[in-house]
Amino acid sequence: MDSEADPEQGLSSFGLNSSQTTAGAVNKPPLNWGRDFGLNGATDAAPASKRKAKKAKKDALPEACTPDDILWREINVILGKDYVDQVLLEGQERHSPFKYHDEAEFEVVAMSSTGNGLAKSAEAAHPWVVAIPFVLPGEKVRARVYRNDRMYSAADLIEVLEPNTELRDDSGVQCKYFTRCGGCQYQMVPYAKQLELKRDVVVKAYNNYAEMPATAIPTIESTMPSPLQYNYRTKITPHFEAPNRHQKKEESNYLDTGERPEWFKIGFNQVGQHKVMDIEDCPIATPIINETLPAVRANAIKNLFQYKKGVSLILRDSLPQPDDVEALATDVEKHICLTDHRATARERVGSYFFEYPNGSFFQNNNCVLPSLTSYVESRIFDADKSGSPPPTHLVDAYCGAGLFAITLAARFDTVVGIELSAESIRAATRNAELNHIPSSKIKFQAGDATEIFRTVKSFPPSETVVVIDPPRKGCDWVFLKQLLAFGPRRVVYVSCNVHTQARDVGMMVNLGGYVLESVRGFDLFPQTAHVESVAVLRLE
Ligand SMILES: C[S@@+](CC[C@H](N)C(=O)[O-])C[C@H]1O[C@@H](n2cnc3c(N)ncnc32)[C@H](O)[C@@H]1O
Repeated sequence: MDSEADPEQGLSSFGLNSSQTTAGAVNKPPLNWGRDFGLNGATDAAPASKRKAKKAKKDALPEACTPDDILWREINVILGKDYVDQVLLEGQERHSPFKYHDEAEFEVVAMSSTGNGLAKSAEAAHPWVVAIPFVLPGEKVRARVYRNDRMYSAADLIEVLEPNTELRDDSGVQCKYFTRCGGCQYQMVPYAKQLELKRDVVVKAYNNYAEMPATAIPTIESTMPSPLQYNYRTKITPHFEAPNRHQKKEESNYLDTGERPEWFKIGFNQVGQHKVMDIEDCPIATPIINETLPAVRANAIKNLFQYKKGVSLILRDSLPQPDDVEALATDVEKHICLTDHRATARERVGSYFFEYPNGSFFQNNNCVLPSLTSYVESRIFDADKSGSPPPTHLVDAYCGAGLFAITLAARFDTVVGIELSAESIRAATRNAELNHIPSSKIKFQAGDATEIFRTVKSFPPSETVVVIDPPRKGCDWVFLKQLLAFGPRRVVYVSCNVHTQARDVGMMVNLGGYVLESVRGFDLFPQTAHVESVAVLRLE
């Protein structure tokens, strides 16, 4: 179905409509497949001087799927392809109508995928985009420009002059640092609307990055909500900078006082800056994390003059050390907070237990994981209308501590998982034991995901499902090429970056003969602009 003809496929109520985002309507910079995937190995000759190199870097369009590129494509949609092409031809793309610290009134016309409002400069003769945080489409706002870039300026919000009352409810804001801390973007948006905003991000990502016919993109499903919208986050990593040479000289003023110099901040980055702000409480983190944070901060303050480098602390919500697994099962409400990177974290997902090293990867929103894993299961088994017998073999690529392999193992005869981190693989193997899955059925292997295709040579592709959950950069070409050569019956692609997911899915559809059955966003991070996405493909 053409996305222009499908109102469902459009960007609901947040500015960009479907006709503006039809695949191919934007002048896309090339996706840089050669560079990303080493296809042609050719690179531009090294510029003769540093100055030239700097200019070349500034002139080059952003690399595909980077935050700059995502915004660039959104700017193209707002300003129009022909106009942007003309400005690029004239070399006027950095000719901003604004000077540093200019203040002006703006009308917000759309949302960016990173949660900023995007306004179009009111000066009709000089169309230009202004990105402003904490504002919503339809709002009239006052903002101050602090940076000019290619065809857009970044601005700080000064005041919302005319709020969009359908989208904004400031009474929902729970954090006193909201609009200063860079962590959350959407606390002022009622939750149902946050889910719609996130669906729009998925729609835009597929329109802008999948490079496949609009008719091959199914209607993007509504975003799966998180059962908790605050107090859900099971890991936070507040950080701080070590004192500099001048600050070190103040040490004697603070010895044994327990006081903190004004310049020593422990927390998260300020909006749009690489500057840490002090955070003593984070309402999206779980209660045990917030109970533990003051002691962790006090300890860092006590030792602050001993740090030579910046430090990233870790606070992880965990189940307590089990004497035995049965006891743990009856005492699941008691939580502890781990602050040592080497400690073993434990959590329960539905009826499964997982252990993993505190410093390694595990999903950060425990309460939504049962919906995520059962959704993946239902898309593998219930959505298959082919009438053929259910699949028997499962490959969990980028498996971490075994989340998908273990929660799906009961439905398969043979399961393998692969993961780069050896410590996560040790945890996955232990998790299989913990959940009574026989080692004859499930195996985990440490290594690059591409290596799994040697292991699964004996798997029947028509009976095999591959789950992939790569890091933000997505799959590399070597992996995709081997996946397509293997040709599993179904692929479930779970991703924390819907843009690289859309790019990879487009490759699988265009080159591998896969049909994209469904795409659904999952809200693992309420109050933020982030969305996870699950795409399901079947081989025709
Ligand atoms: C988004 S996490 C997903 C983990 C797991 N599926 C889960 O949900 O808990 C991505 C994982 O991919 C692993 N990884 C990164 N690059 C890899 C590669 N080239 N081959 C295999 N695993 C990789 C990371 O260590 C990380 O554990």
